Amino acid sequence: MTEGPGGAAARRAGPTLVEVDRVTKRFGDVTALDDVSLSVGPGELVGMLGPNGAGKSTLLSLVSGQRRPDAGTVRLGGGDPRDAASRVPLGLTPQETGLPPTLRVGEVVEFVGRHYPSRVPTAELLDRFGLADLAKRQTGSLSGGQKRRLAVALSLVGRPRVVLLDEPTTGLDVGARQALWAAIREYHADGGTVLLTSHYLEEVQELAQRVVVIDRGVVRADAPLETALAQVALRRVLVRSDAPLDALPGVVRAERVADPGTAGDPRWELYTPDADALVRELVTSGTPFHGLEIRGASLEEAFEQMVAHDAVRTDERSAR
Ligand SMILES: Nc1ncnc2c1ncn2[C@@H]1O[C@H](COP(=O)(O)OP(=O)(O)OP(=O)(O)O)[C@@H](O)[C@H]1O
Repeated sequence: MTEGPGGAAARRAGPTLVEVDRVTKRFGDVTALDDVSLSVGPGELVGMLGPNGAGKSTLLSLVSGQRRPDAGTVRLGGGDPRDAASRVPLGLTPQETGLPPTLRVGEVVEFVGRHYPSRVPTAELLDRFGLADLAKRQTGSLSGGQKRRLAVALSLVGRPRVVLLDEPTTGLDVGARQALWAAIREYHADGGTVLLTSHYLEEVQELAQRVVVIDRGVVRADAPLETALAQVALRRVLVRSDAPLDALPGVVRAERVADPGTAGDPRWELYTPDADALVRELVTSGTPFHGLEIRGASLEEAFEQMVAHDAVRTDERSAR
């Protein structure tokens, strides 16, 4: 993806921590990732969205060295993530974590923590994740939400420079989710780098500074959160006309949708913050048009559109 002067490269303060370059990964006939590129720099908090089966977990498994790409390269802190040494600064919470059921919560944290050269003390970590009261409980007796909180806590025990969180708050109630968000924010505020996936749009909106949308193995969008949200705040005006509607005042983006096989005027999708003003402009300017429709774009809708077709594409260019 092309990055402009105000783009991701400018946002990043240093060398990239995660570098995925033109990566393809297949499982038999399934192309899970198709020529995907993504860079994450130090201190970024990136939220990855996409429907089931989009390729998000596969991407994380390549970054964490669990899988090898069929084509392209993956770098973690400049090294090959399949080398154990490259993974020392990495924390990971996979979608599913198997915790040894007879070990106590505190013991699991101790056990994992001792693998790292520098670690967060067990009591401090448990406190940060609201697990202090459960330190002596066997993990097999924890609720699903408590296990999830422990799984995310374990990703941070080794003071990682970068942490990959695959759907960190799935199955958590509102209170537990907010507590986890607070812990992620705290880690990030201390300089940590986060790449997380989620099916909760509000989670990405709460946490992320940058949004990446993946669908069917392809990156459909990669934009600062404000850009994605600005798009969401826009209204979509659909209209047929052979006039150049992209020049109308108030139109921030226009797609002239090719309608092969359909005779008549081309269809326009016009994006504007004020649909009423745009319709008034259409009428008073005497522009010939027909088939007018106005659609609001909720956050859900905006991301559905992004994954539905390439035409609605948020990238660094639309931020300018
Ligand atoms: N080990 C595997 N063997 C075969 N196919 C796989 C394997 N792992 C993933 N896939 C396929 O690759 C595609 C991408 O899967 P992936 O788990 O990366 O999606 P995802 O975006 O994480 O989905 P979800 O949101 O449901 O977790 C899917 O079609 C999936 O079935």
